Amino acid sequence: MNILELRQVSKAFGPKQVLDELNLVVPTGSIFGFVGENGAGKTTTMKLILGLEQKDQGEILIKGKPVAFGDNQTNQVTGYLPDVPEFYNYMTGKEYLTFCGEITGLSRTILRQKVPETLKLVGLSLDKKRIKSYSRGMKQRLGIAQALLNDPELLICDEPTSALDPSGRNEFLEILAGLKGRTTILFSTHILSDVERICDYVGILDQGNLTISGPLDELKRQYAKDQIEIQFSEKQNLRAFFKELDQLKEREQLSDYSYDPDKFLFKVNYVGSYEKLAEEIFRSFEATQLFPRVIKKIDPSLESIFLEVVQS
Ligand SMILES: Nc1ncnc2c1ncn2[C@@H]1O[C@H](COP(=O)(O)OP(=O)(O)OP(=O)(O)O)[C@@H](O)[C@H]1O
Repeated sequence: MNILELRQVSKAFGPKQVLDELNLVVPTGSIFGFVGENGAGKTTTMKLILGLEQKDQGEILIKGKPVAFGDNQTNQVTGYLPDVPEFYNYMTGKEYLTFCGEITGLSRTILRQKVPETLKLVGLSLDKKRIKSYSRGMKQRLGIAQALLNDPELLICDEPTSALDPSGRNEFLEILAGLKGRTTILFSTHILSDVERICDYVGILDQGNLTISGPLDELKRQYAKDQIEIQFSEKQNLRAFFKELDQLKEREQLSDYSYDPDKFLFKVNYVGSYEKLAEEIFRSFEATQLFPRVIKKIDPSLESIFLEVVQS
């Protein structure tokens, strides 16, 4: 079952085609990492899903119901955390959430229970601290509390971690991960390590369309290459080592390799057993008397998929 589907959605701003027949499917219950470089069209997609922007073409369905521009019908099941949430800084967190709840029609009785519960869920206290004295991380947590107030079935977060420092990011990611089972999360970002930490599904937006999309584990198996990095410490005559690698390539133990002359760094892609190839490589160090500063096994990562798919 999919909570959200975009079918052939296109959107241009003047001559700029931002989305070009975009298809996107978000399974119910997933934490979906919506990845793209700056300007790829992530915010535009989210605004279209929320009916805040008008599409040129295509269909957007939330729980099977079409999203219409300017109509908030489907927004009853969504919560939204914009990239830069705005607050009334003179209020306390409790006052702000109560205010948001009231304008969305929640009763005072419900809010008396709901506000402290939601603040607790995101790790904020009920103290008298005004929002103006909140850190960025606290503001982001208040933003997510506001988005969670009406128990959304789909939570949409636009680059929620990009302005946070490492500890703020950690805390925030933990909150998002803790929401699994409570709501589906569509989470846009260009920070791939954040996606690897908490997402089970991922879609990569490039040139107006999803280049790849699916369960993160499956994509890693399908796209990412097994790799060994070998770095020498200084410029030396590596001709003999190149020759060794070419021989290994002929024997099909490695599929290809690249060399970065500025870093004296070889990236060797292979299929099959790491141990077997590593043994051969160690043998070639011995044979050439060229010994590296670093040799390490690189596990398949979202970054390697991203680099392969987007930047190739
Ligand atoms: N209202 C608008 N009018 C004109 N161009 C726009 C408008 N909104 C977005 N764009 C353009 O559309 C493109 C995609 O923008 P969008 O904000 O959706 O990308 P993004 O992936 O969210 O980027 P970022 O990570 O930088 O936020 C950009 O080139 C942007 O300049």
